[in-house]
Amino acid sequence: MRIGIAGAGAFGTALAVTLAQAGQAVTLWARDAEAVEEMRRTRRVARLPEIELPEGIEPVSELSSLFACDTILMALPAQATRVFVTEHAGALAGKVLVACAKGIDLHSLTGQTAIISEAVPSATPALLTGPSFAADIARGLPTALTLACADDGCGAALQQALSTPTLRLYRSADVIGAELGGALKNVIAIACGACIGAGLGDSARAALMTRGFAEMQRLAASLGAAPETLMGLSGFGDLVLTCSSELSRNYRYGLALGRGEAFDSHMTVEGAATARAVTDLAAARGLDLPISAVTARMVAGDLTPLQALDALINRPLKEERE
Ligand SMILES: NC(=O)C1=CN([C@@H]2O[C@H](COP(=O)(O)OP(=O)(O)OC[C@H]3O[C@@H](n4cnc5c(N)ncnc54)[C@H](OP(=O)(O)O)[C@@H]3O)[C@@H](O)[C@H]2O)C=CC1
Ligand SMILES: O=C(CO)COP(=O)(O)O
Repeated sequence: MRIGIAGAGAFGTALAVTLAQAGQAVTLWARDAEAVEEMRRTRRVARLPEIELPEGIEPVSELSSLFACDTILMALPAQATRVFVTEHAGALAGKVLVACAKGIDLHSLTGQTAIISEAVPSATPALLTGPSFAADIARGLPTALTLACADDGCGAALQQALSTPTLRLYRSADVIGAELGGALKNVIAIACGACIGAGLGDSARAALMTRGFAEMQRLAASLGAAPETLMGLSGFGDLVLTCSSELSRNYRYGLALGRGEAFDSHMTVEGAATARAVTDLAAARGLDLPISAVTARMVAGDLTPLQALDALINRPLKEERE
């Protein structure tokens, strides 16, 4: 298996580092030729400045080098995946394409693997997701993730090839469930950040995480996910991590919303677009997802965190299981 990674941001680089340290040769592609030249020279990347790139990583800016790999990890932001796989569908034909981004595509309202399958029908799509900060993986801290693939043989081969001494992969055939868990938890993490930023307290955050998880389960079930997948690393596990750590960009973006502060617009905050996508999906499916709905409105600037709280806490009383 010859492994290429598309995207030398924080996550693509972290995956390259752990794989290279485990003895894999990795081709790490970035679109910016100057940045790649700098990476070759310094063996550092801007988004993980404290990490030195091991020898086994070859930074490249030529797409031909990436396309020479038979297995490609797609570590671009979720909203960039569709354009990339569509533009390069010919070169990607027949390859194993592992989606690493966590988000619902705004254009199609589908997850990352559906985008891949539509653009490149001959590719085998898979997904790598779950609770992990890029910096933790790159530093060799212990991490457990989900490798989801509908093709059992390919899933087992990827699980073997992408596991390292510090990165333990669990296998799943429920690709839809795994990708929805990873995408939807980002929306709830923004809500939790806003809650803490606005001074509403840890009890309110626990309520948001729990009722937010109920929303994740509701939407995932309606889209065909297995309920137990949401209980695993890719759902519950990643929700806990992202809603409780300031290492999360989604959470920090929420904190900034809650405090009424500006946030770096160049930062990848997947939950912002996915909140909109979730609102559209909920409307199309007649689902009630109030936390996601108010989060989308906060992101759009239509609602302050206190107005969002007001909208949530004054809803008609109901049974918890509903
Ligand atoms: N960081 C983390 O801890 C984790 C991230 N993820 C997921 O991984 C995905 C990527 O996140 P992350 O690596 O952190 O993001 P970063 O912002 O660190 O990096 C994104 C990378 O994608 C490149 N990129 C952006 N748009 C395009 C495009 N249109 N074509 C080609 N390259 C592009 C950027 O290049 P340029 O520098 O030129 O703009 C950059 O190298 C997200 O979906 C995230 O949720 C998953 C688990 C952990
Ligand atoms: O997905 C992540 C943790 O599993 C990274 O979270 P952020 O994108 O919010 O930084």
